[in-house]
Amino acid sequence: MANAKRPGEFELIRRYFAPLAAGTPAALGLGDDAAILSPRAGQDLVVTADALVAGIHFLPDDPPDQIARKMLRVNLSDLAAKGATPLGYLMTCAFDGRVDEPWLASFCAGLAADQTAFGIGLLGGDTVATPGPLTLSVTAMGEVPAGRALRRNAAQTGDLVFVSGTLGDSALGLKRLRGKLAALSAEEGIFLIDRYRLPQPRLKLGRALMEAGLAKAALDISDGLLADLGHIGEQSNLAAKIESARLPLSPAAARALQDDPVLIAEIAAGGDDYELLFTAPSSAQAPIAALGQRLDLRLTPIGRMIESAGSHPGAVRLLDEKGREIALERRGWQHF
Ligand SMILES: Nc1ncnc2c1ncn2[C@@H]1O[C@H](COP(=O)(O)OP(=O)(O)OP(=O)(O)O)[C@@H](O)[C@H]1O
Ligand SMILES: Cc1ncc(C[n+]2csc(CCOP(=O)(O)O)c2C)c(N)n1
Ligand SMILES: [Mg+2]
Ligand SMILES: [Mg+2]
Ligand SMILES: [Mg+2]
Repeated sequence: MANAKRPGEFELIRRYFAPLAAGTPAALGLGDDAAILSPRAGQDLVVTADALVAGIHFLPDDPPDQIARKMLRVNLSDLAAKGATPLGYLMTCAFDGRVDEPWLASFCAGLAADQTAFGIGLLGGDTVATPGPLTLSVTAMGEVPAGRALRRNAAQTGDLVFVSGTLGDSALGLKRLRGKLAALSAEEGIFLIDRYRLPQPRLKLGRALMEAGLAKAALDISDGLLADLGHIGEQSNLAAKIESARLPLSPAAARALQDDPVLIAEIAAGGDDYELLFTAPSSAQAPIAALGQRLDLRLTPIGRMIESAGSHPGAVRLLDEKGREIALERRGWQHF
């Protein structure tokens, strides 16, 4: 679809995307049919893809540079979950009619900033027009020493369940953007919205857990704590129990929850956290605490993996301070 507000397809690629591939020789200057990569000896290639759709994953009026960075970061979060080090990414853009030149300039500035921050380059992709909402997809690649990638399927009975950072900020940030949570201060609102728009992929943590062999199973929380812990349980043939009082909360989330206890649903099942969830034996508790100190990142034990007999693999029970189950309508995000 011709659009006077932006350059034509190939001009756009040459002017906006090719500079983002200048540091990655494998991209062949974005002038060929495919990128050509040579995996390093002794390393496994780790590959992951996630799409983002306006109105589903971000708001159409979110700042374009932050949309770009979120698109990269949700994919880097999956590499972090494997303990991998990012190498580069492919990007598919389906632009809607609202994408004009200032939007593109901001979008590419966001990409450039995070390419530098995470040491990655653009390898290629595809650019199309869509009559529907703006849709973006990234395929990210990383490497990990052969055979060492963290997996979802390695949890063991009795393992402690740890989570990085704080939970629920992002889901509460989206609520704030939608005009809810009006009782929070401006600063608290800004903090939560930033957590929604700009996830922090826990790459250093994933790598350290992989190198030290500290974690049994790991994944990144995207759908919601309960749903994603369920994925570890399903893959490991176990169930889990979580203590709600242990869930790590930012001051803003803690205040929101104090004002309105039903917000426990956003914290335990709202998703978009992009924190790492991992299991480890009790014996690893001290080294994990030391790692948290070294990385200056909260690493909180929130529950345990248990036998699934009596329930089913992937069952996750959220318990209140008296050990009673908190029943929630949803465990996490599902598109349909
Ligand atoms: N269209 C698809 N084709 C092939 N594999 C898919 C497709 N959709 C999902 N998968 C695979 O299903 C598994 C689970 O995908 P899922 O998207 O739930 O994981 P995730 O990316 O970690 O979570 P999230 O998308 O919430 O960030 C992954 O192995 C993923 O590669
Ligand atoms: C505008 C807006 N509405 C709702 C949400 C919540 N949300 C959408 S997809 C998803 C799971 C991860 O996505 P996927 O599984 O597709 O990778 C979550 C938690 C949002 N981020 N933005
Ligand atoms: Mg996915
Ligand atoms: Mg994931
Ligand atoms: Mg993902």
